[in-house]
Amino acid sequence: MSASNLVKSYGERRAVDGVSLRVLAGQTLGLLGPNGAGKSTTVGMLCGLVRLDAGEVLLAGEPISPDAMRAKGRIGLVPQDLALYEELPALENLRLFGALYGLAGARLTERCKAALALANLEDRARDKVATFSGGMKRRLNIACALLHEPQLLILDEPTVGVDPQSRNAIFDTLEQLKREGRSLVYTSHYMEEVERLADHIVIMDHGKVLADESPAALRELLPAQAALRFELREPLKEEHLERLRGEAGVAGISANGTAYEVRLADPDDAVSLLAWLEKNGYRIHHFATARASLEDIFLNLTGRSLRD
Ligand SMILES: Nc1ncnc2c1ncn2[C@@H]1O[C@H](COP(=O)(O)OP(=O)(O)OP(=O)(O)O)[C@@H](O)[C@H]1O
Repeated sequence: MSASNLVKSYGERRAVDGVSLRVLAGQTLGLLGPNGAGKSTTVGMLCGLVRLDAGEVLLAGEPISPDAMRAKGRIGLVPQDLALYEELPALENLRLFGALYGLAGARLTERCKAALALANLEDRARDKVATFSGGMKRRLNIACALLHEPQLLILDEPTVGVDPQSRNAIFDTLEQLKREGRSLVYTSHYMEEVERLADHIVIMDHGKVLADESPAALRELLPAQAALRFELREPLKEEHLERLRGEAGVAGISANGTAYEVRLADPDDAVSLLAWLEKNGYRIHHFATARASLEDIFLNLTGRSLRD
């Protein structure tokens, strides 16, 4: 799928302002941004629910628009707000959405069975959705979008309100879909979720694309790739602190009493740094290393924390 120069305004407010992106076959695009960045509006345009003011969306060369029924049939959408009938059992929800996607007869039955298995809800097929937990509803919401075996699945913040166990179950499902070769678009404001799934990441804010990179290339945007945190029995001598600050590959040091954080350009330098400390007679209480997260990258790009 390719989207070029998408624009959408609501009255005076420009929700999406010239967004371009591409989803390659079999790959997962992570679409990241804080609340109100324009992710849902972009997703609405990608799947032909929101009419464009300007720009173009093509899926395998075919334009997507609210009237392009055939092309839209190749997309599955998992909306941010649950789209389920609470008073119907899980299976009846699936049968209804399957029928809306044009499935009938034995094929509909077979697809509903597969979707229930994928959502791990086989034993709750005949229970009303109203009796389900938040995580079960989310899993069913995803299953409803997969009945027609779409090439492209678009998920708009699919883990909102989900406990960690269901979140893992959702990730297992999405990883299985990736292995089957499907393309995914995954919007979230959680960096760690996107890092786990995405082959490519687009970061948005105020309706515009701030970065469009592979996760590895995004990390390259940062001066420090990793941090080594350690606590010593006694503080670093001033001369050693100065020596460390001057080392090539050390992007910065912060200290809090005898606890230090050294930001490193290359994570591999952490080992030689620890050896150097020992050689100079320091006793290390404990230490930990951390890779720079995409959270740091967002802060670097926008000057704002992701969960503002
Ligand atoms: N139907 C609408 N009518 C008026 N304004 C809208 C509409 N839909 C979105 N907006 C506005 O467009 C901007 C972008 O909203 P959008 O929902 O696309 O952002 P988002 O990144 O998905 O945020 P969130 O993570 O909170 O869902 C916001 O300022 C929002 O208030």
